[in-house]
Amino acid sequence: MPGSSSQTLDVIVIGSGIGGLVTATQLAAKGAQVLVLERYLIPGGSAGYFERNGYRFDVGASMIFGFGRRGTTNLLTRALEAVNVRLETLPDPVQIHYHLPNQLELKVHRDYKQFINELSAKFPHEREGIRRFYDECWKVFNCLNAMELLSLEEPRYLTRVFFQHPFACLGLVKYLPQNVGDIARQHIKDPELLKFIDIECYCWSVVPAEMTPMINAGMVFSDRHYGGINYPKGGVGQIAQKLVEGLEKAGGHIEYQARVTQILLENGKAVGVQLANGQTYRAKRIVSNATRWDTFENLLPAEQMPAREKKWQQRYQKSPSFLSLHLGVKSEVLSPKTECHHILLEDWAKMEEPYGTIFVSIPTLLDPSLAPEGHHIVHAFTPSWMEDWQNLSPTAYEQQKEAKANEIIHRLEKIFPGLDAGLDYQEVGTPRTHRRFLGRKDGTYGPIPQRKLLGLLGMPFNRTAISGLYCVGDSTFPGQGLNAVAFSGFACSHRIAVDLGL
Ligand SMILES: NC(=O)c1ccc[n+]([C@@H]2O[C@H](COP(=O)([O-])OP(=O)(O)OC[C@H]3O[C@@H](n4cnc5c(N)ncnc54)[C@H](O)[C@@H]3O)[C@@H](O)[C@H]2O)c1
Ligand SMILES: CC(C)=CCC/C(C)=C/C=C/C(C)=C/C=C/C(C)=C/C=C/C=C(C)/C=C/C=C(C)/C=C/C=C(\C)CCC=C(C)C
Repeated sequence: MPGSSSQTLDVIVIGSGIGGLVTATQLAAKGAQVLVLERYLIPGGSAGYFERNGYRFDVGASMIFGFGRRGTTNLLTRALEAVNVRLETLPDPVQIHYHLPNQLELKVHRDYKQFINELSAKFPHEREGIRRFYDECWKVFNCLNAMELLSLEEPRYLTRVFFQHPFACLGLVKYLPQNVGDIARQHIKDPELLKFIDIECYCWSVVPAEMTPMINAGMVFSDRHYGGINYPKGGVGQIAQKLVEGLEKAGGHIEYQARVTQILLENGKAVGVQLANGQTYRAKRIVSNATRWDTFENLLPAEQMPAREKKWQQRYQKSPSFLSLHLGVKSEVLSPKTECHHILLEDWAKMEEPYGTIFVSIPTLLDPSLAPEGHHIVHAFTPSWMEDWQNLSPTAYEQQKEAKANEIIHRLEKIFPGLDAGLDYQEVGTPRTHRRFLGRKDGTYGPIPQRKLLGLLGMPFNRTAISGLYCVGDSTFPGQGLNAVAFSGFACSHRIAVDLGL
């Protein structure tokens, strides 16, 4: 073994995704000795970036919730402030411009009334139902936004919030087992409008309304109008960079190119980790920001998987990964009035199919500094499964990338005429790319229910069946999304702080 540290730290965090970094910064701010181990060269995971030919591309996340200035649900703002760092953000006036079947064109304006009016104008016979459905989402959001958001595994906190906000707590208890589809159908009858609610859910949960937890929809469908969608100046990668700056200011440490290969157990308790280079570290608590599949199948012996994890795997499966086109294009291709985020779907029946729905993000409309002068970044991505990209020769893999990219560009020509002719740079990522650079099994975007479940009730919190081992990130409550994993970071650090008596 080339080296091993004899010192026992308070906490080791495996991975520097936003979930891991929020856990680490919160604990460092409370005085814990924290070490983050990141396998890649920079922090951020899915919220990372890369630079090519004068372009700074976001790896994944681009539509950012959690940067509001008021309430309690602005968890990214709060996470940065907790370690005395700040990030300038740029407000996005439209969350999504939808280009849907049957020429249904719709914009989700930051202004709630404007959005409701635009949607009601398309479905005038459902005006009342639209209002009632989205108002019900606000009820969930208002409950969450009234209280301090910490670990639901901490009984004293639960008692305290219950006495401080009894009605908000009871409201959340009511919605925790519910899914969006059931509630939408209580208010809305028009099948096409119900399809629209499906894609409203699908575009962040990767499942239709029927399987999307109502708590998460309450957050997404309301916060986009309350705190708004705000883009970090300098790119999404800045969030992780700033959190690392704050971590180090608070006395914590991060090591890059430090790939954990094993979580070390003694008498069934997690006591440390081993890196690919043989180095070992010990700590009182270990936190994994890797996905649950990576944690319990690769970092721990798969054959000894705790029964609770096996059960979880029967309820949740890996969502597909993405095929990502990172494009540099000449500015003339886009009119200055173009919105930053678009969704293109030509046939409702194909919404959930691989390559069916195309997501587009053009961050340079908000922050032109991310591309060379006179150019824009167009990040187009669409769900894709690992199976499509395995067992190919290097040539066949490249050819398939090229062919798929051409199909996507051809479809995008409908909303951005001249895109192909205006291309200046193109880089294509596949599920294999996501697996390799993010260390996520099959490049998955996160867990999705195998079948209709009871809302969020089946999502595990941060403690695991293994003593001393915690999980954080999108395979814990409440799931995918930067603001969601920031919540899981707050909750995880709170539970650990109580366990360590900090
Ligand atoms: N808002 C958007 O537009 C958007 C788009 C795509 C993804 N997302 C979401 O962003 C969220 C990111 O969350 P997250 O914190 O759960 O995870 P993450 O995958 O972003 O971060 C995990 C980190 O752990 C590192 N890691 C993994 N295994 C390791 C090992 N063995 N040793 C050391 N390091 C290791 C990875 O390199 C990565 O940096 C996800 O929920 C994702 O779904 C959002
Ligand atoms: C005491 C008693 C009795 C009781 C109690 C109860 C309670 C307190 C409860 C509580 C609960 C809680 C706290 C909860 C929480 C929750 C949360 C925080 C949630 C959150 C969520 C969020 C989310 C979901 C988000 C998401 C987002 C996303 C995912 C996004 C994505 C995006 C994308 C992908 C993009 C695309 C598009 C384009 C580009 C166009």
